[in-house]
Amino acid sequence: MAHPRVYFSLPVRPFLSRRARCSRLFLQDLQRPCIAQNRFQSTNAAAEIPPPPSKSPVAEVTPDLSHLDPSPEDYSRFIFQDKCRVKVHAGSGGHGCVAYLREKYVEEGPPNGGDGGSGGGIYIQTVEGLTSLHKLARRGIIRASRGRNGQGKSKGGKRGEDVLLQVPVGTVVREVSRYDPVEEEWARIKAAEEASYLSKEEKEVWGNPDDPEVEREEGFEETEEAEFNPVRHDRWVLHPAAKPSDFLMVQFPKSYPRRQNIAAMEPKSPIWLDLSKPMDKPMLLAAGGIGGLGNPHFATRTMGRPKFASRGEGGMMLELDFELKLLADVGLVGKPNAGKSTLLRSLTNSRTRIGNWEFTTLSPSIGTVITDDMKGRPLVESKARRTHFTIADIPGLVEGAHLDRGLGLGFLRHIDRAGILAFVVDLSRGDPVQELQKLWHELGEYERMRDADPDSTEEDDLIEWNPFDESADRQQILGREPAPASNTNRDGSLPPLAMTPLHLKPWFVVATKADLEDTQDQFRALQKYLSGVQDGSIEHPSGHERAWKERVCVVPVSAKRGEGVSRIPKLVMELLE
Ligand SMILES: Nc1nc2c(ncn2[C@@H]2O[C@H](COP(=O)(O)OP(=O)(O)OP(=O)(O)O)[C@@H](O)[C@H]2O)c(=O)[nH]1
Ligand SMILES: [Mg+2]
Repeated sequence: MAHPRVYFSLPVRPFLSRRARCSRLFLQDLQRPCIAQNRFQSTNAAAEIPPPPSKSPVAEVTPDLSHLDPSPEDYSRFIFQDKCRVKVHAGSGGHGCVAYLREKYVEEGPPNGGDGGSGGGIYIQTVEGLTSLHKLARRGIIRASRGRNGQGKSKGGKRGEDVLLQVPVGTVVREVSRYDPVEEEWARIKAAEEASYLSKEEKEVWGNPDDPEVEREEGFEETEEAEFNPVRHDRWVLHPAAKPSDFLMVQFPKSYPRRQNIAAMEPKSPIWLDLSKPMDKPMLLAAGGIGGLGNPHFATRTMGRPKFASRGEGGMMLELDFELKLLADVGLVGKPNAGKSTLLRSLTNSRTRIGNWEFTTLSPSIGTVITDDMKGRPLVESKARRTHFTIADIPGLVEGAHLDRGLGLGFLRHIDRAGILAFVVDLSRGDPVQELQKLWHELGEYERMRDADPDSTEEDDLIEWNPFDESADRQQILGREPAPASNTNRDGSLPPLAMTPLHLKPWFVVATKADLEDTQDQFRALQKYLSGVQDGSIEHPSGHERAWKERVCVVPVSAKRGEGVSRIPKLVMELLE
């Protein structure tokens, strides 16, 4: 027989009952079950607005609790991805135009070709409400559009469309590789200048260039190479009526690669962004290539009607690695079948799978608890001023999970990414204190293994010095900066992200299945243990002396009946402060 109420002997502080009249969220006080309509708003919230609370006693309301004890087939899959690698291409610039003014009595008018439009840029913005990177991962390669070519009558080309990447708050973006055509072109020009500078120096040092012997041995070929100036078809456009051979006839001026002014706002290379806050405006990742110049830009006193215009610059390509550092504000940590998914269902609109067997949940699902009434009025008072928080239901943790048992290390990684840990212990199955200690033990072992990762040994810190490295000398000669340090390891992989140690995270315990018989004593034992941990008379279950234990508490709930769960939002909001 089920227990009539969740531990009536516990101090019940009706923190929400004052607002119960206007609350869509917590209509009933703690002694009453959560009812389906009063859970949290979904996207079609308007359709779900419950009828205004009648003046009749709440006891008349018959809550629909079927969603808390659904059949194993009644669930919807939560598509989740916490990591992805994407290639982004900024748009190339449009080409300049070769055109001339033509009027009735002006046959050979001045040049009036328009400039090409700049290519579209790639922007990024964090958006609240997003919880997964799967939409981004699905796109694989993302391209901003190209700028349009300039036209006659001095008409400039249209700009390319920008692309906005929307990512969840708590995403870390790291650059794996980049291809920047402008940078490449500069490198080519500098290499050519360096070659001519060195050959000039060599000639000065090794003798008279008029010496026929020197010329015969090496000079002839080198002079040929230095003077040969190939036509850069990829940098110029001719009039549409021109023949390819005209490329050889035209005297092109020196052309240097250019960038758009907004490129100054790009993050420094290599990109490493920790987007831990919601952003009110997008941030530029890669500016599009600048458009080419129309033929009026090349008019000189000797060449009034230039027959060429410049091509637009190519857009930058970035290979980026996205990783969710903050998966959710709260992570549910517990053994399989402890009731984590049922708890998530009772707190949010989640339709995660529930079944009376172990490992029902195979990948995390995230639910959002909305803590305002959608009019800016908070339903849960807190200093954090948050309107919502997220909860992650993570697959169950078995003994030896750190040795890749059960569902392995993959989901321990997810626990690492929760801001607050909520340990879910089943009061009906053995000693909850031992269960809690085992869960902490697993987390501790995992952390020890992770921190002893061979990737992070001092080997990486060693600086290799090669006294015969000529390239370093050359860079010094040209006054160039050495190549920037890369994000990647030597094998091309990215290093793991640094996380907050688990024992420093705030945590609390949710004791589930409190509606079952003979669970009260287990609960009292757990409560006693935790008050001992808090006042320091009992060692922290993580074994760390400086572990977080400021407000360790246990919340008894019957998630299946929706009882006691409404204390959790208030508790979480306090911990989020
Ligand atoms: N009586 C009672 N049963 C519960 C309660 N919470 C969950 N259960 C039952 O416990 C079983 C397991 O619940 P789940 O929510 O799937 O457990 P889980 O922790 O998500 O399990 P895994 O996904 O396998 O890790 C289901 O049959 C639930 O109906 C509760 O508060 N009271
Ligand atoms: Mg589950």
